[in-house]
Amino acid sequence: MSREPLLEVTNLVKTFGGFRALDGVTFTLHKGEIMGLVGPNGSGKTTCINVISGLYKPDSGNLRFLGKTIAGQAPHKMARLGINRTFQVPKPFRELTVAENILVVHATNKHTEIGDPLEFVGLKNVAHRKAGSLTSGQQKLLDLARALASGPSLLLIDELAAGLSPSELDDVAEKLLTLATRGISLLVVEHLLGFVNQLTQRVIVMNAGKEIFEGDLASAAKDERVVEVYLGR
Ligand SMILES: Nc1ncnc2c1ncn2[C@@H]1O[C@H](COP(=O)(O)OP(=O)(O)OP(=O)(O)O)[C@@H](O)[C@H]1O
Repeated sequence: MSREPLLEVTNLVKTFGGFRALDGVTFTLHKGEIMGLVGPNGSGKTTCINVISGLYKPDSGNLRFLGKTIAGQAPHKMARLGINRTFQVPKPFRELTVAENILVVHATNKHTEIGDPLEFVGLKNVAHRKAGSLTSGQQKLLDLARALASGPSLLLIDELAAGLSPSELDDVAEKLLTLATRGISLLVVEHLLGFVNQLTQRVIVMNAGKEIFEGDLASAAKDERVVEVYLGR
């Protein structure tokens, strides 16, 4: 893995009303790296992805991608730059087929380095089916394929594991590891720490909009502040 920075997040703040959902978040993600973003409910993980993907504009702070300032750009511009994301609850075009759901993205974006995204996620055999008829696990894979179809160099993954069976989980973990070996960096928001552990050792732990730990998972599990926010001790 190269240590070249891909995404530099500096002192990111996002408020809703007076509430600071992100309260000065700073971290760097390197090219080809998988980093976990973990923390209790409401700690700001999805908001972080929402700001990086352009869904929300930050109140302050900076986002640099490949050395260029990108904070505040719209999602389609972020996708064009090479940043795409999955959603906690995927919302495919239910009346379109699986293949059409991908074409919608391909029509507006560039080609992918990973080949056919449906093939990659294992949905080629249901390409002709309506997206609304897929299981929730398959819809998550379709969402991943949709994000991959834009040819991202940074993929923000929001709770992909929830609702997947243990064998689907292993399969997805393997696919995400493959993406990293092909140079796609991943920021993985996840509650399931076993899944994070399969992907990476490096995690950021958030609580109340702030990072409270950065390092490997084993050390996180022994960190006093981390233990306190997870177990309320
Ligand atoms: N659009 C919004 N409007 C108002 N408050 C919001 C909005 N989005 C997030 N929040 C608030 O910001 C805080 C952080 O939410 P966020 O979804 O980022 O947390 P999270 O760590 O992803 O939680 P979870 O693990 O439950 O998904 C929460 O208190 C949430 O209610």
